[in-house]
Amino acid sequence: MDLEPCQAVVDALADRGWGTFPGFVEREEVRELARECRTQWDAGGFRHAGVGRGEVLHVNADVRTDHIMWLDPEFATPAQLRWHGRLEKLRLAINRDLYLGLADYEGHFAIYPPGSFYRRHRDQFRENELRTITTILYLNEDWRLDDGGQLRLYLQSGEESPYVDILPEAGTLVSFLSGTFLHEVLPAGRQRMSLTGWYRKRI
Ligand SMILES: O=C(O)CCC(=O)C(=O)O
Ligand SMILES: [Fe+2]
Repeated sequence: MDLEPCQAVVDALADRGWGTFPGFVEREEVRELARECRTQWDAGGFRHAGVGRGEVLHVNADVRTDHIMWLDPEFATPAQLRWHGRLEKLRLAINRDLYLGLADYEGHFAIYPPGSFYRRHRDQFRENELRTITTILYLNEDWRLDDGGQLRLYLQSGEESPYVDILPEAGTLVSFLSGTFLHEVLPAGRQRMSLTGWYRKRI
């Protein structure tokens, strides 16, 4: 059955709380976002990611060593506007079927230089408890298994939990319930780019 892409994400979230969708965004569109990501990187637009945001930002290199640049809707490029259009469609579809009351979205480009990682964590924490659904779009063409850099998503909460490893291949979307799933980014052998974000509930 050829499900409409947004509906496939909604169904996966409803059935098991997570899903991975290769080819969610077509090649040319992903290429444009990847170009913008690299341009911003070259222009010095990124900074070390912290754990938390704003005043409670702590750069903690034991936990994560990626670099990020927050998207500002006011200065969105045409490619970013298209991406936000898709996210808005998905937000409405999730709200319609799952009654989550998602109110808005915050997102950033992320770059993991070779060797970078993000240790096991959940996306919902003290100052981020409104984060409800995580979405990640990967921007890396021809990612190979031996490049590393997989997103390891733990399916249960215990130490011995089974997990799935997801390759950060261009066009693949991953989505999961932010408060439920522990996950980590394994060190990559090459630069790893993504567009990561969260739908948030109303305060
Ligand atoms: O890039 C990924 O695969 C996951 C990133 C992540 O876990 C985060 O930014 O919270
Ligand atoms: Fe995360």
